[in-house]
Amino acid sequence: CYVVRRVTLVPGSCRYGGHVVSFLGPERLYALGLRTLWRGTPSRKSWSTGGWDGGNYGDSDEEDEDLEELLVSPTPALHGAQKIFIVHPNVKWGAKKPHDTTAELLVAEAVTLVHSIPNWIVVDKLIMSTKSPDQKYIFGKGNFQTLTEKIKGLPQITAVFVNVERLSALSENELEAAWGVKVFDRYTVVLKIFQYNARTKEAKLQIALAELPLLRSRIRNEMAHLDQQGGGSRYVMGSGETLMEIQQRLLKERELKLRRALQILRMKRKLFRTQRKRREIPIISVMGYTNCGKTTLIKALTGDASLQPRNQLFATLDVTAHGGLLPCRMPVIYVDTIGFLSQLPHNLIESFSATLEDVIHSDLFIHVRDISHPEVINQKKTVLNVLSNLNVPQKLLDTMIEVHNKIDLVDNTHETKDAAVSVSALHGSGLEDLKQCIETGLMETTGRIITTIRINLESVELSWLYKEASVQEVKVLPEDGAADVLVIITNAAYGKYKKLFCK
Ligand SMILES: Nc1nc2c(ncn2[C@@H]2O[C@H](COP(=O)(O)OP(=O)(O)OP(=O)(O)O)[C@@H](O)[C@H]2O)c(=O)[nH]1
Ligand SMILES: [Mg+2]
Repeated sequence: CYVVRRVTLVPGSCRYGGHVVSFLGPERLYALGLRTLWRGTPSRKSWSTGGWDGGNYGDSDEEDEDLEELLVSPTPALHGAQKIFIVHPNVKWGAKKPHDTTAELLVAEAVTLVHSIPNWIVVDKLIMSTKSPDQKYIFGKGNFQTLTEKIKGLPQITAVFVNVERLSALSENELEAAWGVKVFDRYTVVLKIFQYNARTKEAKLQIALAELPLLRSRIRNEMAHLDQQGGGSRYVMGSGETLMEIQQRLLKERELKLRRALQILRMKRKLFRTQRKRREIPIISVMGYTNCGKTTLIKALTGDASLQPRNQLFATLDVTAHGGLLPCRMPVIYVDTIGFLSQLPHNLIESFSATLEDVIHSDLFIHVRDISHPEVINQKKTVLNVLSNLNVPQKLLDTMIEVHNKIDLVDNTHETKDAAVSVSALHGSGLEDLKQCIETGLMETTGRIITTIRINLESVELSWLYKEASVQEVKVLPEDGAADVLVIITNAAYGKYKKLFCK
């Protein structure tokens, strides 16, 4: 319980207005910014830096401490092993019926999501029909009863994962009360995966931001519960605020701090972007559904051993940059990005859109598809949908290169109407074709050409070309006092060259 003015805070449940109130624990209060009220110091964590921005938010110790404080999660930890029962509410008719997929495939994805968290296992799964998944108990009376009996008959389970995008706080509460175990929705599970996999400060801050809606609904729920007992709307010891108002204010303050911290990182990224642009190294963003092989492909294209592909959803959360060379020896930067997921809760996408902002400034997109996946068509739709919501320039979409990955897992007769390059990133096949395709695409999107220019060695042409273009090769022709120079040059610079030297 927390007494809120010049007070000592005692964690756990407390008596408030004559009622026992369970409330945010000390570390949660601390994370909400009540440092002055809670006099404990949380242990220092070390951050992993690096990544796309490579920069530090906290240049001063004070900023670093603020950041640490912000990143302590106020939600109760879901650490440790979980034995999960998955129930998939299957809508068979009406507007809520999902198209182009099946309940079985959606359950398979839910299983993969659970297995992406260490020590979480699926004990059993069930597809259960419902007409309106928005109702409090998700299912009609009869089905709900059958489901409850099934869950109660599995005493080993520690949680139920209801495979819907988001459960209302009320539903979550009622279901937990009925089943006597924790209840998760897709949002909670995906957030948990994100929390496990985030490495950089930015990703951690974004996850903290994505966690706020969960906290808000939980607090609303706790207060509604308290109100029923006549306590939630009382003023807290002369503070002029009710408990609900205090918690909402703290959450608002937390949100502002998180947004500010992210804004600072964003500004740093902008600076890096400008520097990169000045150096004119083309940027290629590699996008695609989660687990399609983006990281594996970049590793194969660049030989960057630091990249660690994993058979897991959302293994990559941080936008990272990796240098590579094209066949014409032009250096390029490949950007590895967070994967997409169907029905990825909107808030989660929103909080990651800042990272994806960089992607919009790329010179070329590669869309990687796992061609062996049963949901390959829907996955493409999801990716294109998310990209269109990100306001990606049409030019990038029009010039996007589609890569069919994991061809080693499909039979040789694999045929497609899509204009695509087929590769196996894991086994290294098709990579040369892909590099060639990237090179052609980049020349087009960046307005460059590769050409051989015959120059007079006595003039300043060669030094001019070294300054204004990327010289790849110089073949001297001694008898003519000339040389053939292979260059990659922008159309604008080539025009200038002709004006200066080809009279
Ligand atoms: N058989 C086969 N497996 C592949 C291929 N490419 C990637 N994989 C495997 O697919 C899994 C996912 O690969 P990642 O490169 O981590 O996929 P990702 O798209 O970066 O995944 P997220 O970052 O989680 O979105 C790993 O187990 C890879 O070994 C391929 O061409 N063939
Ligand atoms: Mg990855």
